Amino acid sequence: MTADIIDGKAFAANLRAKVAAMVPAFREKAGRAPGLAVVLVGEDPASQVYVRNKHKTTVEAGMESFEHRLPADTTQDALTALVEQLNADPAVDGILVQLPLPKQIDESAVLATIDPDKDVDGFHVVNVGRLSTGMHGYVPCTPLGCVMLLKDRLGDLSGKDAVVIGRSNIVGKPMAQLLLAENCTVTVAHSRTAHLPEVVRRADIVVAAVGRPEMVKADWIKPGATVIDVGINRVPGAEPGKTKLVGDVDFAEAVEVAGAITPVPGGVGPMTIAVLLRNTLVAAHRLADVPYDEKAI
Ligand SMILES: NC(=O)C1=CN([C@@H]2O[C@H](COP(=O)(O)OP(=O)(O)OC[C@H]3O[C@@H](n4cnc5c(N)ncnc54)[C@H](OP(=O)(O)O)[C@@H]3O)[C@@H](O)[C@H]2O)C=CC1
Ligand SMILES: Nc1nc(=O)c2c([nH]1)NC[C@@H]1CN(c3ccc(C(=O)N[C@@H](CCC(=O)O)C(=O)O)cc3)C=[N+]21
Ligand SMILES: [Mg+2]
Repeated sequence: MTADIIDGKAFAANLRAKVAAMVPAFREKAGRAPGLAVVLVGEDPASQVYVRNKHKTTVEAGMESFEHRLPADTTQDALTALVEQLNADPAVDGILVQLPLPKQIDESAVLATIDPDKDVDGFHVVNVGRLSTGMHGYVPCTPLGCVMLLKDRLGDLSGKDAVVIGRSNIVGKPMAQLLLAENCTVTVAHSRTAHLPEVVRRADIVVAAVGRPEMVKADWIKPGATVIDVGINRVPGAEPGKTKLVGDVDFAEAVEVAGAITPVPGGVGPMTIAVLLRNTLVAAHRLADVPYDEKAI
């Protein structure tokens, strides 16, 4: 049996088209476009690629994009001052501070400065608390994108056994909360988990968010399971000097066992950016007091 490939790229393109289709009505009612501010500190090449992609897709969706590039030696105070300026700017509905930040900066202090109502990444403790208590807030883009793909594939997730590998604040933990909210039975595995392959083999749904290239092997996967690979790892390619992207799952192996699987690239990555635009659209409606139908997207 060969798994179905879940086309995150196509799903994300559809999502972005839906967002774009809702922008003109918002503009009409609010008298302005939704606005997303992205802050990048330092010159990490991978981060620069993401930020460029975000800018391009934001503009394509008819939204305003504000890019702020700061040098790697930016101080905590300077970054905090910029975030406060964006909090106060009525043209800005969403604020994303690209992570990771340079060592001299306290990440959680910066995230705490972002107005929770503009926190389209869903990283502020207020939004983390809202997610874990079932209140309306902003949900981190990558896990929300994963749940959208899972529901599209499986329909109701109720009662499924889900194993999330990874417990970071930005992927693993919010992923577990979302699956719990969908009535899955959730196990969160991490670097201290004993007998990881056996734990993963129980799962109807496997979400790999580890940051270790091709770690999850075919014999860890229950035949027919749905596998969501969040990992983005750049590794040496076939030709010398070239690199390629691989996930946290050994795709070539796992595709022979899983029922469905996301590829890397073209799986979860494009969903993250599409959900970011969706969250920005929602934030714009809330901040401008324009009613938004939560079932729309
Ligand atoms: N597609 C997308 O849009 C995005 C992709 N990513 C990618 O997802 C991956 C994870 O990102 P992120 O959550 O930020 O990573 P982190 O490094 O913050 O977290 C990794 C998690 O994996 C766990 N882990 C590490 N090694 C092992 C192991 N050998 N066995 C089991 N668990 C292990 C760690 O455990 P412990 O807590 O014990 O240390 C930790 O909880 C990366 O490849 C990243 O590039 C991230 C964000 C968005
Ligand atoms: N505040 C913050 N929010 C984030 O959401 C955030 C962040 N910081 N820091 C970095 C991670 C990573 N991330 C990705 C987004 C898109 C792709 C993506 O589009 N990937 C393409 C490939 C892109 C390529 O070719 O490099 C794909 O998988 O098909 C990947 C990774 C968001 N992150
Ligand atoms: Mg990380």
